Amino acid sequence: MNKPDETDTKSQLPSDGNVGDSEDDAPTSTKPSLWKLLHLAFPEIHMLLLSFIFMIGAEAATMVTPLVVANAYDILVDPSITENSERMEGINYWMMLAIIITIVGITAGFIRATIQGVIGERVVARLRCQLYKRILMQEIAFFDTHKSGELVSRLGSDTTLLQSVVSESLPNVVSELLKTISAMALMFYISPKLAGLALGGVLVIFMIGLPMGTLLGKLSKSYQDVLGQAQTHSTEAIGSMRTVQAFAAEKKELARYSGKIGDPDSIPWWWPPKNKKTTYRVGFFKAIAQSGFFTWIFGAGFGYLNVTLWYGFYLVLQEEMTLGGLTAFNSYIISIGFSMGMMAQAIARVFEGLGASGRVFYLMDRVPQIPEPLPDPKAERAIVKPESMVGEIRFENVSFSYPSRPSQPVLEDVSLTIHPNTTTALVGSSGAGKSTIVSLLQRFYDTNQGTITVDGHDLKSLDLIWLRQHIGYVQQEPQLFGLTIRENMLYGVDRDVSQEELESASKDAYAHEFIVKMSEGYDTLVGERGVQLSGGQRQRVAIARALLTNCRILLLDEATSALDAESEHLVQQAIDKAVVGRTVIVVAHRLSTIRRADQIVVMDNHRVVDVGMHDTLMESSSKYQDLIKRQSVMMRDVTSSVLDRILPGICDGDEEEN
Ligand SMILES: Nc1ncnc2c1ncn2[C@@H]1O[C@H](COP(=O)(O)OP(=O)(O)OP(=O)(O)O)[C@@H](O)[C@H]1O
Repeated sequence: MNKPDETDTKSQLPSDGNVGDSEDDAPTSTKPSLWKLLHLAFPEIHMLLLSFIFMIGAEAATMVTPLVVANAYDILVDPSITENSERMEGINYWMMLAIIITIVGITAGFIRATIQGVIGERVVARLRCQLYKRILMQEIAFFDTHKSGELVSRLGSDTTLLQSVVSESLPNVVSELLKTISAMALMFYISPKLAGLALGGVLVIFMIGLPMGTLLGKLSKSYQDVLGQAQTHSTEAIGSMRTVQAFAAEKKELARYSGKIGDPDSIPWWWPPKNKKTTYRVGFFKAIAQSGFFTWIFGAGFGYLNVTLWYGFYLVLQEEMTLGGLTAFNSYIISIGFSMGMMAQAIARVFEGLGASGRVFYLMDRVPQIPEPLPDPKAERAIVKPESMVGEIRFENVSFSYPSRPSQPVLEDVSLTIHPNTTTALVGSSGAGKSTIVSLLQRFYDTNQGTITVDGHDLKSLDLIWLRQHIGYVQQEPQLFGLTIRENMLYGVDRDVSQEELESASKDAYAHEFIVKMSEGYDTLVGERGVQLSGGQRQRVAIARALLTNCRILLLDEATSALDAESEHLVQQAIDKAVVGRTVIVVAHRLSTIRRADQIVVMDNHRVVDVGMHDTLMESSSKYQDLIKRQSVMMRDVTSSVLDRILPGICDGDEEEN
């Protein structure tokens, strides 16, 4: 099956909204929403409230402590107390109280942090499962335009970011805000004059810092975006390592990856990287913005502290406040300074999380383009789930183009009837649309025009799971999973299967013999995507898998890749057994398969041009003759003597194959 190339897909227009992407640069993000972000924590509301109570306890302890210590200071300089022992007694009382309050506060803080950590883990685990479920629900066209690396990055780093926002940054903003407000109230309580001066300064510092914080947030989002692109490249290459190494393309892949990461060795560390969006370049400016932001908040904050302290000394001398009051005031200012720094950090993180939330919620909210029929029998798309499937297939005036290339027709006005328990071979030049017919029948895509019916039911009204469970599919390059042979064979089988049945299916698929020779038999792991099996073995396991599903319709995309003669013979025998008693559609590349078919569908230029059996078509269809002529060289089971027999005169001088 041909896959879209990047240039072509890029030439298409993007679609609106959240449904139906139609190009490589398909939308990947929706408008970030703080509300949706908060919504993630709703299932944990009870634990959140509990942590909030502990948060208030911890913050109250922190706030009260300076006031308690202020009493000790005042006793220290109280001229009305003459005896040092009396002075010490008072100090002991207040300092013991301060220590007890601190211990209570620390304990409450510990409990709060633990609860928040657990909330974070619960939120992220739920989010990841929901997100993965949504990804699995999307139609195949979605995966034509969204790369796996990009989706893996959504599930991994983006969800981690959201976790830290929900469980750390947002609660931190609330707690630091609470702390700041209560510290301000206490400062006004101690000295309204000094508090006015202090708050005026704090506000100015904050206002100047705000644009820097926003810039930091933007740079952080940008950093995540570029890192995501780099991950997309690396995931793709790591997943296709054989191809990369076979083409000696390691350098090329490294260049693609480092093109997004950036090369720090090409310029001095103090010089801004060149004008290309790499993680290094964005990170370079992010580091400057970050250190500038925190230097400003902390530097200006603590500098201004001395100004207020200065004025505080004056007020103490004027007896407008006590020395204890000034020390408590001082503590509150320091605490506000820290809180603002922490808040700024947490807000920057929230901005970063908002960017990630846009990407995650795009996937969460995306409506699959292939909708399930509705359970309501009166609904237009009422669900149909027959008791059993007979296996009669009809294509009626079907036209189709892939959503990623809407302007390029792939099938035009295709009509076709396939009777139950017959074998239909699809033949035609490369790109004629044979595999597309197979994909449409599995409802990987919906037709643009016309209908496809199975046993008289429109595919769009049939229960999707039911439909796919009745269809067996053996691809050109069967995809196995990194599981055991047994697990691979039972993949998609929704019932208990005895060892006897398993062995019987694999005997029918001519797989049993090689499986029992393996060290762990049916429990042998096959490696990622089945790499530890040969091509022929993979195909036979895939055929056994299709047999175990008891499918009524069997779709075969015949392998064009070379198998050795023995392996090919075994695969052919397995297929011969598998087709009996089933409706079979085979995208055929071997003459032997074509000749055995009950009907041959000749496709050309997106259309069905002829339908018939081999002998008839050889007489009546020039396209078929052409095809046999052109493709014969590629047909692995055709010898020139055979060709000479079926197409006299065209093979003169050819060497005998096999
Ligand atoms: N997922 C896809 N997205 C966009 N276009 C596609 C996609 N798959 C196939 N095409 C295009 O659709 C056309 C028909 O492809 P299809 O795979 O059905 O052809 P085929 O007859 O099976 O070819 P082959 O014998 O080479 O496998 C081709 O032009 C191909 O580029």
